[in-house]
Amino acid sequence: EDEGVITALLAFMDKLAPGGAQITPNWGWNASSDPCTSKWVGITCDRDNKTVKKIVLERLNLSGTLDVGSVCKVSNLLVLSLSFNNVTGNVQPEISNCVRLTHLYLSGNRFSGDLPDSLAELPNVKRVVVSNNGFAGELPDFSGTTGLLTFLAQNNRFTGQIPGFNYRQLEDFSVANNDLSGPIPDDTGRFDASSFAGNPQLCGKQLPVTCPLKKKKHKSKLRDFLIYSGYVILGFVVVVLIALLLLKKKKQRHEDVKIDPSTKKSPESGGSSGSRNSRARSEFSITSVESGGISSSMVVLSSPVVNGLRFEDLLKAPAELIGRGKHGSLYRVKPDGGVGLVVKRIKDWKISRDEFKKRMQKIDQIKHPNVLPLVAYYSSKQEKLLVYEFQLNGSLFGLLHGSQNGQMFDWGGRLSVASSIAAALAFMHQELQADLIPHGNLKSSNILLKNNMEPCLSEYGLMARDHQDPNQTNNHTTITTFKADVYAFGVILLELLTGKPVQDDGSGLIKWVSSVVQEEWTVEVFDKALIVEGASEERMVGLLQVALKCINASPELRPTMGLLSYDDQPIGKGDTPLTVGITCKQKATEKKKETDKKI
Ligand SMILES: Nc1ncnc2c1ncn2[C@@H]1O[C@H](COP(=O)(O)OP(=O)(O)OP(=O)(O)O)[C@@H](O)[C@H]1O
Repeated sequence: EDEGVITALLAFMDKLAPGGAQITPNWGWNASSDPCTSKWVGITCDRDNKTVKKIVLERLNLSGTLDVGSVCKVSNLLVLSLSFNNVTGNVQPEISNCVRLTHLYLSGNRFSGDLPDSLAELPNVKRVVVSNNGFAGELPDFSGTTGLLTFLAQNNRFTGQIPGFNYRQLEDFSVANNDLSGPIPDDTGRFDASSFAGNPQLCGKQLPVTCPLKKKKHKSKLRDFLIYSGYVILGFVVVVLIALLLLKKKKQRHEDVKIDPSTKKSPESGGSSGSRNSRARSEFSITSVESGGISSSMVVLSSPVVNGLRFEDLLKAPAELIGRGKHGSLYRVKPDGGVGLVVKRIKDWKISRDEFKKRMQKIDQIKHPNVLPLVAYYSSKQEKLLVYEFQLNGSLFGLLHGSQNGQMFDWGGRLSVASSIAAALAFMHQELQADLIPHGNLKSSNILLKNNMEPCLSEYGLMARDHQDPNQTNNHTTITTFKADVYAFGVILLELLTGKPVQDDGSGLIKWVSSVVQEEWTVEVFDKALIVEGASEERMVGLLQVALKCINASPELRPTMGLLSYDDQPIGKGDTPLTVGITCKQKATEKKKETDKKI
């Protein structure tokens, strides 16, 4: 550490333990040594042992004061904990100079005075614990602080009303046993009476004391009139807006999906499709494809699931629009008596018919148990149709973010999914390397769950354009083409580890993960369900490191999806192959070679 920081630390300790009363020589705190290399008691430094990151001096009977002016000169300080001592005095407003501070623990002391408003201005603050002290005055307003996870201020003498907090984000919150008054804010959500009890003048739905109804003030009638007419106008505008939106949606739907004439017929008109009419209301058919001579252009591949499928059957069958992604629409179709299918309809794919056919044939030749096979395809000038088998169990996205919120999806399951995806991707990359066909649109909604809940990649090779990778250049060399899939795989790993959904290209999630990792609070990125389950932190960090490598901004520095061949030599030449270091839960029925996937 530099000399300025050492001097500041010594000044801070001088105030905290006046006269060095509690300090013993083995504490190390002296001007002739370095806090990092000489390991001063309570000091934690960064990995390079250069800068002080944490000061944790708990239960040491320290009875002086907190010299904020000095301690905030430790410019990289993230954590300050003085819990369970006898520290007196107040917390000075200069605490805002500790700009990087994330954790402040002062509970169990004899602090007094108020908590400075500037505490709420700390840009990175995550956890503030000031409980069991003699703090008084009003609480700072934390409503503008976005990252706060903990605020514990119980057992003090705080007065005034409870200010705003971002309650939805807070994990722990208590202001119990103070002298707070007035109503508990409406948006406190899941925090119950225990967070507010012991404040005799506080009222709210959580407490036995409900708040009195606000007295109507006798202000001018004109004001009331203005307010009510404002509401009326606002209501009118909202209604008009909704109507416009609905109209627009209807129009779009008409453009994209023409209702099958057979489903449109009313029973009185004597339609021949009575049985179809009795199906769900929202069923449509994909009938915008030009009729006449189409069956010849439909290629049904050698899939056992659709023996004898004819294009006419597909067109006639009721279809339900189940997705409208940026690349096309997706319909669920169930031909009479046949197996459930989905049809992806891609418009304006700039690819010649021959090229498209060649591409589909190539993809069809490469089979992997974790890749959803194509059942049939059709190509016209304006659009391409791709047919797959419908998967009843939904997608990885649904499993992670659906109603169960990943609760039932344990660490072993997540590893196994990651490993299967990696193996499938590695295999496909290897087989389709010469043809330059990557997946192109890998994301958790394109990873479906088969009947046995094994994951499988769907829509392989459909999207040759518009990769997810924001760092992708126009230079579609072998490397960058396939490295976009590696990037997308990294994003999926982050989704599995954090349990957080990905929006657009995943850059939001990546930014958040990187900022937390940089602050060395890595554990906070992991899905709470995994922590509760007791998943190994070391292994989660290991997988996180793999994810971070995959999302490297430069495609060349990302690893390559790699398989281990039978003699354990990585297949594929060039840069470091990504071998899946995930030990899967071995299933007795699986062949050993298939489960020995390593990253
Ligand atoms: N074969 C299938 N069986 C069951 N559900 C599927 C199947 N294919 C896709 N889905 C699901 O249908 C929904 C819509 O899929 P769609 O491909 O239109 O959306 P998307 O993947 O978000 O968009 P895009 O692939 O165009 O970027 C997704 O939730 C997806 O998981």
